[in-house]
Amino acid sequence: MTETETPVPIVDFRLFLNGDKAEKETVARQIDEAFRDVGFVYLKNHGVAQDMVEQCFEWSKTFFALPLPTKLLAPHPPGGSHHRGYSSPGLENVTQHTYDEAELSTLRKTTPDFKESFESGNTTDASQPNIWPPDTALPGFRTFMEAFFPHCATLIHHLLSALSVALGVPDLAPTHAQSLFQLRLLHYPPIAVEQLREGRKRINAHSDFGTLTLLWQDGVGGLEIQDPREEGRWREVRPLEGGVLVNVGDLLERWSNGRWRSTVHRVGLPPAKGVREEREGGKGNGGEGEKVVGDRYSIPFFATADPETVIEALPGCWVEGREETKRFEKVTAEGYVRMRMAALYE
Ligand SMILES: O=C(O)CCC(=O)C(=O)O
Ligand SMILES: [Fe+2]
Repeated sequence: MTETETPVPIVDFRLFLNGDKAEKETVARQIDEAFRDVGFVYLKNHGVAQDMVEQCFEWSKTFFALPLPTKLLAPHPPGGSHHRGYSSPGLENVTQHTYDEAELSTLRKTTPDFKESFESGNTTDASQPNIWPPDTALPGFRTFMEAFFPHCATLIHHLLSALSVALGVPDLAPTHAQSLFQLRLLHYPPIAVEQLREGRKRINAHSDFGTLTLLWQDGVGGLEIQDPREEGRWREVRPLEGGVLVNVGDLLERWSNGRWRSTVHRVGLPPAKGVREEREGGKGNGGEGEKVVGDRYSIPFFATADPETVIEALPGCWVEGREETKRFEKVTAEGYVRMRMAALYE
């Protein structure tokens, strides 16, 4: 697939990082357009060293390859309010705006996500302290994750500055000054193609609930986004070597009064090259000769505004003086995120 065929526009961020005022404005406008149109953008030359990204994937592979009892030395606490540590397959189940307990419980049993994850956050985040495996279990893992985090946080701050330029509002980066963000390592184990064909997903359809998400992906593919113009149609988003995918979350959709879209996405069957024939005994739960989709690794980095930030239509996103043009109720960043997280875990 050539660059122009992807449903997600590709923007060269170098001109925002190093350009003059006019060049910054051009990049800001391109991101604004992408967010208005599909809610996703691919950035090239985003300023995060490729070497760091590659190392992060290596650490992720090494971590998930550990025996389960070792991974469970850093267990994700029960409930959705402390989102740190290791979640084994099936523990987290993503849903889209379902809050009823009985319904959630049924969904967890009938449509589990096929993934395991490890979450860490800012070392300064007192409300959600990090949960690391003992250093002896995986020496260097914690040090690396703590070092990678600020690289991603810096890119988030630059993106917020670009969005402020697009709207002509004061810099939004200070609203995220505490960087209470979340770095997530995700591993989708091999799975039989048949299971994904039957409608199961590696991660179910959802929108992200913070402001911005960076998504680093390996080359396997399988990410799909809902077509903004054709409800019910899914569009494949192929990985872009050296690029980072950025998407709008619900909080930013609310903040922009719907100008920027928080697009629903999911991970399913990748294009044919990610599928292989299992010869001996089928890791994907089926038998010999079944078609299996190999491992997939991705690294989302979720940003949200500082907890007390009041999220209501930004200037330029509503008709000044006409309150009725505001589409969403005022919320605090913290209030909204807590409500969404509580639905993730039993
Ligand atoms: O693995 C992916 O590519 C997507 C992950 C995702 O959407 C999420 O964790 O919110
Ligand atoms: Fe997501």
